[in-house]
Amino acid sequence: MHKLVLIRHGESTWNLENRFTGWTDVDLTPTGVSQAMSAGKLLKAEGYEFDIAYTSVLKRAIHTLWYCLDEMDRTWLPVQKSWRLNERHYGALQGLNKGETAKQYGDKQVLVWRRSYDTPPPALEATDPRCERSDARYAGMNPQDIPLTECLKDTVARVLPFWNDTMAPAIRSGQRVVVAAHGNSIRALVKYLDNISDHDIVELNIPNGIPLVYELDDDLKPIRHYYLGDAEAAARAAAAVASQGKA
Ligand SMILES: O=C(O)[C@@H](CO)OP(=O)(O)O
Repeated sequence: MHKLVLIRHGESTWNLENRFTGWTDVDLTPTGVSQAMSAGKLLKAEGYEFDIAYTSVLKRAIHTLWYCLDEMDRTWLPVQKSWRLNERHYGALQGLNKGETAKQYGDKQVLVWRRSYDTPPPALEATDPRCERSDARYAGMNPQDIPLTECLKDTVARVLPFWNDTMAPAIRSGQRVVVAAHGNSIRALVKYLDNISDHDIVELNIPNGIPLVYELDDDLKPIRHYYLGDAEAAARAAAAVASQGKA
């Protein structure tokens, strides 16, 4: 049996301001830092050990991993960063307030933009100053592959090669893996692992900074999954994420 630990980053400044974030590189708030430290304390108390860590190229996830590993005295662990673990690109919504957007377009439309499987938010123009195509961290990529918006289906399509080529082989070889990523890149992975339908994935929300443990069999099929710590607190935190897009 293998154990895979997934952690959504701690609260970010734009989570606090309730803004659509996507690929915008905002940092953790003091609450986010303490959530990341609590995740590390919990993992340490429960005896978790890791051989490798994966994260995105966005600082809210990178810093979550740092604080978490620091609590475990494991900052020396190898860390691999990939844009494929980035948050789902939020297109032209990046920077807008979620509640105000719901007031303008309605809760139903915002739910479609936030949680539907195959309807992307309106795209950014490539000339928009918010567009990431000239960002140095993506210099190695074909600019056309840098999204201008993404639905969850698009996110699944770019997360899966990282799972298949990097994470799954590491887990199969016996490495103990921790991932610090984002609400929707984790939803993409969970959709694939648990084979959740396009319809049911709408209901899935991932809380900040709480380790989500997947127990996997030898074929990497999930046996069960659970949040570490207080399950009811995790459920309440997930419900709070769901309501962020309401007017
Ligand atoms: O804004 C975002 O990028 C994500 C995660 O914070 O938000 P949502 O939960 O609305 O998909």
